[in-house]
Amino acid sequence: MSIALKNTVLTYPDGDTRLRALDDVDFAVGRSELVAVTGPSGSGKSSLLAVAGLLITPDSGTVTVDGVDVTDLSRSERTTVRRTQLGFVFQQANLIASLTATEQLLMITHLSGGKVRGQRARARDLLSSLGLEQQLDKRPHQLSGGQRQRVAIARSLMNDPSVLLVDEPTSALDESRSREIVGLLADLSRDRDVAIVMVTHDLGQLDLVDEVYEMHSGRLTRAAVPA
Ligand SMILES: Nc1ncnc2c1ncn2[C@@H]1O[C@H](COP(=O)(O)OP(=O)(O)OP(=O)(O)O)[C@@H](O)[C@H]1O
Repeated sequence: MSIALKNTVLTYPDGDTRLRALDDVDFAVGRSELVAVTGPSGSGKSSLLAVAGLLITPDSGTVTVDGVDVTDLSRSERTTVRRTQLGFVFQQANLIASLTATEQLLMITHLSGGKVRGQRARARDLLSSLGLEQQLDKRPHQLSGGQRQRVAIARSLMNDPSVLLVDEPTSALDESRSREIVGLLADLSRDRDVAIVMVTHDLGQLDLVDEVYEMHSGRLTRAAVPA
């Protein structure tokens, strides 16, 4: 499995008690799989992504990435796993206004301490493979919402992650663009052998995913994939 949580419990302080944001969660996603996590507001979906993304350490249970237990790594070791094995896509594309699409991707190389020059062709290839060959030198204000989200997805792939953690990628998009983006994620999971975890409220696109999980009060259960 590319990412797995086992018996994971995460609590937050809540007055005199503690709130169980993740209540004994078992969850595993393999290479080439796109998995959706749905559930009401406050049910624990962001907490799940934060634990899977090694941003929060759970109270108990384990997190493994590519079969290696990463639960108790030091802060700097976790940062290395995040940079080299995990990719993140957020609700908003969070692009830098002054940079072109290609430069948004090269920024990742720069931040990872890599040589930007050798990566320019890779950045352009990635953007082109996501249907952005005409937008390589455009800045965010020259792109549509769907194109901006595609740039953000391309950026998340720059370090060739084995796991992509995607938080509400379609919340700012209309129905047809939403479908394109979820379809694109399904293609990426298969073509690039990446495990994708997508938190979503967008129930209309769930027929495109491989597995659906529902979160309720911190408990995660598997649900049927709509036909
Ligand atoms: N830092 C925190 N301190 C205390 N309680 C928190 C904290 N973060 C989240 N919670 C609580 O934990 C529970 C799960 O929150 P979480 O944000 O994971 O849910 P969610 O399903 O992602 O919600 P949404 O769909 O609204 O983003 C909620 O009851 C929330 O109020």
